[in-house]
Amino acid sequence: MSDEQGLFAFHDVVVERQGIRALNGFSARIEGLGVTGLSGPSGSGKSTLLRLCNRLEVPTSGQVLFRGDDVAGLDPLTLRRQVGMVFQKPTPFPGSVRDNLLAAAPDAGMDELEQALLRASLDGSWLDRDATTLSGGEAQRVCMARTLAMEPEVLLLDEPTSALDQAAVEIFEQAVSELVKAGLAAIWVSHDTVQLRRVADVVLRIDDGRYAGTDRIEHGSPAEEV
Ligand SMILES: Nc1ncnc2c1ncn2[C@@H]1O[C@H](COP(=O)(O)OP(=O)(O)OP(=O)(O)O)[C@@H](O)[C@H]1O
Repeated sequence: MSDEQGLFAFHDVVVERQGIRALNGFSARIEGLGVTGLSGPSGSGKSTLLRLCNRLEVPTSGQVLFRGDDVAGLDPLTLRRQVGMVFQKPTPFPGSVRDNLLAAAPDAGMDELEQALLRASLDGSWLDRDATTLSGGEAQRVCMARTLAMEPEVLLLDEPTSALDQAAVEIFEQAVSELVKAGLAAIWVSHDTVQLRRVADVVLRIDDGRYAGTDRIEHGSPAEEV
């Protein structure tokens, strides 16, 4: 990746639906190392921005670049394998955990399925579990494993822990931290600024559909620990 291009670049992006602008001339760059948080008030355009990154959404005008290439010119299915997404509400498909992982990676062997589970803080013993009878936290980790089975380079996280209890939140945050240490880039949307200070290296702020600044987070400094 060229440092000049960054991971994602947004040039004057407008997303307008039924006359309402979800993004209103958003311009910024996401460098792509570690976790980039996206924060802003409810309705400010965070989810819309995230969904532009894997073409679940297309701009009304402006450009979204992934490693310097306009996503409008990229094959959406290829892009979605490179840029995987975990949603707020875990949505396992009916069937076993194995069925769920194979839906994402039909050619994956046992080793690859187990690796995907391990990277989501699960293990091979989960493969035969019914994916529809899992707790919220377990289902979210299965959904993350399903995304990881595609071996993405970037993980998009849209409020992934907002429906989880505290213990499940900690496990999920820890799993993402391990993935990022292993080289994955993550973009994490959260309305919870305390969580973003915990998990993110840099936080982009959005307000009313526009870029509103960047905060670099110092981890482990004395000021952070008071
Ligand atoms: N499918 C849709 N059709 C029409 N308008 C939409 C749609 N999805 C979102 N919007 C509107 O676009 C704007 C931005 O929404 P978006 O979900 O991106 O914001 P957000 O910052 O993620 O909000 P929240 O924190 O509440 O999830 C809001 O005004 C919202 O009502």
